[in-house]
Amino acid sequence: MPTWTLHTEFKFDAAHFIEGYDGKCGNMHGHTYKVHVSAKSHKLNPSKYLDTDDMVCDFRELKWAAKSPKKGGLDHAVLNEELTVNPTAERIAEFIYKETMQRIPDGISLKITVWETETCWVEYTEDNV
Ligand SMILES: Nc1nc2c(c(=O)[nH]1)N=C([C@H](O)[C@H](O)COP(=O)(O)OP(=O)(O)OP(=O)(O)O)CN2
Ligand SMILES: [Zn+2]
Repeated sequence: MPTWTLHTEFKFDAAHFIEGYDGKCGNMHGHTYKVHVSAKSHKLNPSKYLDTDDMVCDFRELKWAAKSPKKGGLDHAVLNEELTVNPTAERIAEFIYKETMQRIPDGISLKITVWETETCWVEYTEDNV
């Protein structure tokens, strides 16, 4: 079966605190988050900018979170204000997954990896793993 997997990475800076955390992470602080997105599909699709079936999805639709909050992204955001849940790395990855799924065609398997620091990261998918 033909299979294409897109990969893209981007970074954004954001502030957060973990509500209820008994330790320093309960105080407002910042991270430069790195995000890796993989998008796998067995078919190609048209996109917002291309009418023909030649893309899994537009790379641009995978990188929305790198924009400022005014443009719908997370760069220089306070994550406690953007997410309705406690902004742990786990929840941020889930949030990016769900928001990205709304921007891309059906039938794409997505995996989101979020690095909170160089040595700590989390993967999120809703596929059977
Ligand atoms: N499973 C998770 N554990 C922790 C999360 C998280 O989102 N998911 N988040 C934090 C804090 O946000 C914290 O900022 C990260 O702290 P830490 O890994 O300790 O990073 P430091 O660079 O500050 O590391 P030091 O070893 O303390 O210098 C915590 N845990
Ligand atoms: Zn933190």
